[in-house]
Amino acid sequence: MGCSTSKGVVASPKAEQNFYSDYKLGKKLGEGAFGQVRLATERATSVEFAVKIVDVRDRDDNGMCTGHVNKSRDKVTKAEISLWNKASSSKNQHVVQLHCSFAEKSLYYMVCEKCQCSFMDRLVEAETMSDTDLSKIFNHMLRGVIHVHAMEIVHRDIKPDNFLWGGPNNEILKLCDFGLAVQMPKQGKLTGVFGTAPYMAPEMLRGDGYDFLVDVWSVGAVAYLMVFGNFPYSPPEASAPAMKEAILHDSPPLEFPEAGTAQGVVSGSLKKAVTFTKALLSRSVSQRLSAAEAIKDPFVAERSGQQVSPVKESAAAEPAEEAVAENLRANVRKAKKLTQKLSAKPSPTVQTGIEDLLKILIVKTGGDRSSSNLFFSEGDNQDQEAEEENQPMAADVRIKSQGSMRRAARTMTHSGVVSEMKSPSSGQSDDLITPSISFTAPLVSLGPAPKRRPSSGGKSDSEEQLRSTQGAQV
Ligand SMILES: Nc1ncnc2c1ncn2[C@@H]1O[C@H](COP(=O)(O)OP(=O)(O)OP(=O)(O)O)[C@@H](O)[C@H]1O
Repeated sequence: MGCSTSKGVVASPKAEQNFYSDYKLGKKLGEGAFGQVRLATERATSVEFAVKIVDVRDRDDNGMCTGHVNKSRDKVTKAEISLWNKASSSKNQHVVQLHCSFAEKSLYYMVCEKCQCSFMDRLVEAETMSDTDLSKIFNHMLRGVIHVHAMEIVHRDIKPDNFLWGGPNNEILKLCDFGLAVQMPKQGKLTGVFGTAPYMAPEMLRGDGYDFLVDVWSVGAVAYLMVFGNFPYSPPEASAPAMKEAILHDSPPLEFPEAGTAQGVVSGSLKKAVTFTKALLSRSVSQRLSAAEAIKDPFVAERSGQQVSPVKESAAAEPAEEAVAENLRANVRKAKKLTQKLSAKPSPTVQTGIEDLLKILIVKTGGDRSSSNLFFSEGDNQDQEAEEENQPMAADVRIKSQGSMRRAARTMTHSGVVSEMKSPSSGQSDDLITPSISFTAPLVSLGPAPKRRPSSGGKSDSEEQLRSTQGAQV
């Protein structure tokens, strides 16, 4: 046990130190394939953070815990923490900062900067959107990517889902999720296919070896999605293998439709966005811009110092401007739908398993007993009332409702809290830490922030998930 801080120093572990002694666990903010993200309030300061909790217990074919650690998930999670630590060791406002991490029992806790909402959720609800907004967005995205690259890290999963809005006024886009990131070797190239199919670079799929430029391609794919409302490659069959084949063979070929064509209406100021997108989506690696070069492109560099007004009066807008805004809004709606299709649906078994374990750990590890009530806040008042009446006693979570009892019983019989794991080491030394690239970021205002959506509700079923699972090669 112990806390590994973002400065790469493993704090001297106090015997009683654990996540719950330092933080109070709060409501759920989101769900991932192997874990969930919750609010965490630091007890000493009352500062609010988000905590990404990852469950590394092995599960059988029925989703039941085997009582062992899943070694590959454990390794991948340790690598995620190590690389996220490194990316956070030199602060950059365009990367979600990892504050501290814990490993307790079979759960990892990554305490990080709390953000407000996902990239797409905010855009879809924005009242207006202009090409200037788009240029700011890509300016912010590239700043995050440049920072990560300066740390010698290749992210490998750049996509809309992995950018969150945060910062003082929730107007800063921040890169998150280092689950597929990798340290760039000092010599040679990277190999292996990782990421989310529509955003994968051709050289990764060719097996030629790749480097930082795969992230630039992925930013280009996000730009294409925003400008044209579609992925760069849209094979007839919407599956990961078909998508990868299309990217690999440039078939059907990558096109940048001009104004008046069936696919897109790209005119006026958005032409600069198309030129920018083309430069990033160069199939030839030698001709593709680096992230540091891409941010100098006129589309993203020119207006980077300007403030964008949050809400424009549409009546006052020029007709051409209004057309661009409408075109962008329509593309964002289409892009959101496509992105939702790709979001891996969190497994209810995994989510229930984590929550059962958290309830026990909160009590066992000296956490605030009332915290365990928060698990009953999602739709069952009876459960909640019952829980309030019957405060759990140490090492004996007393749960009244039948459903909860079933879950608790399953935890006891199947999940078996696995033996204690060591705290993940930061895996870095000072000589690995390169200085950050420091920018003064302009703010992006896209209208009032939407209310956070229910965490899992936004995820939709897809015929086939186009995203590779964490750490898995596809
Ligand atoms: N720092 C944060 N602040 C606020 N909400 C967050 C934060 N990080 C993640 N979330 C929310 O939690 C959700 C799940 O995040 P997570 O990174 O675990 O998901 P994921 O990328 O889908 O998971 P996976 O690790 O399986 O790829 C996000 O979609 C977002 O809504």
